[in-house]
Amino acid sequence: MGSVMDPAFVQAPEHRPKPTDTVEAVGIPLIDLSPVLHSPIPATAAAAPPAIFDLLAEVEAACQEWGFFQVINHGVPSELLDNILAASKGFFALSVEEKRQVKRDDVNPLGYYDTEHTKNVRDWKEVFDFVVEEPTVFPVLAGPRTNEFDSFMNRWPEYPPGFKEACEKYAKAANKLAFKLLELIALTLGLPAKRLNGFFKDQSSFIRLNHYPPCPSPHLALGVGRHKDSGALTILAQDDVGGLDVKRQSDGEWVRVKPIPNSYIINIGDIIQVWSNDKYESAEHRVSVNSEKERFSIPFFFNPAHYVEVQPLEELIDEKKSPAKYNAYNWGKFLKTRKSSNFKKLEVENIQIYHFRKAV
Ligand SMILES: O=C(O)CCC(=O)C(=O)O
Ligand SMILES: [Fe+2]
Repeated sequence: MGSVMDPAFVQAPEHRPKPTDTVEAVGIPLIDLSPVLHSPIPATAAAAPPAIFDLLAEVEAACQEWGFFQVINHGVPSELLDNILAASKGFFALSVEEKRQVKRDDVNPLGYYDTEHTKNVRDWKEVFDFVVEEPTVFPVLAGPRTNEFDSFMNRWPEYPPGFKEACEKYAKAANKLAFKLLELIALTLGLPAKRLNGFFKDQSSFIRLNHYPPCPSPHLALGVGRHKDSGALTILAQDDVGGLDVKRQSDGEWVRVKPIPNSYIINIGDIIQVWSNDKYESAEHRVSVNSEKERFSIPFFFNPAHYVEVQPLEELIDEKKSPAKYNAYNWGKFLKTRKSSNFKKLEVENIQIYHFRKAV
């Protein structure tokens, strides 16, 4: 009441959440992964038994119509999620001074961070980032001040005890789910199941612990401003508070994603959009905050190796009928450029995949 919001957090009027957005409209598709819970993924769609064939049709429709879906019977043990959530709550409950001991800097983007900007407006959140696999092959990095060997190495806090173990165990289990989804998506593109797996040797995937504190002016700020995820796939766990809004592709309306216990939210990122040559689109989303409750979420950003050149897959390209819509770009350079622009407010727009779209 009467408190003035720091203008760094205030969204332009057209991007502020409206009260009508919070209505839980027709939700994103809910997909039951039990057909592949214990059975292997077939090498090709033609070899799929009926239950898996039906599952592929559901995944394909969800990727085309929404770019977002929720999954159950995903195979990630619930105690691993409970443990990392407890670790996350324990960490964010520390004093700012303690959290800043593992603070991100402009050489190494991993660790604690509380001043991220999305499209040059500050997000109402604090985060902790760690990579799923520390790199053994070092990326070709852009920018003169970069010490390659310091970059992308995990920083672990001393408190709470067991934090690192909880993070690492969860990462392993979520990584298995990521590969399962990647193979299903490859099949829906008419490709062999393992067609995309090679890009993830030396993967640059990272997990983010998000904490959105209660916000005194939830009508002015956002937990995360509107954006598309730039990696291949995102596997998101959220608590029961709710706040993730997805822009529905059919009519451009913001739809709140309903928290479903023991489920994950999956979304297509920009890289799959490019690989699929726009068959699938990465959907815009944002996080609304509220004045009463804090919220926790944990996205797993499934990203290829830094050295991967991202471009439409040759099997999906036909010079005459469906020419490539994007020029190739280097993932490591893209990631590095994006990370440094989210680090602070800039006067220019940050890097986006449409910059690589071919002129028609
Ligand atoms: O917290 C969420 O629900 C989503 C966060 C998100 O979109 C992101 O970190 O990219
Ligand atoms: Fe996101």
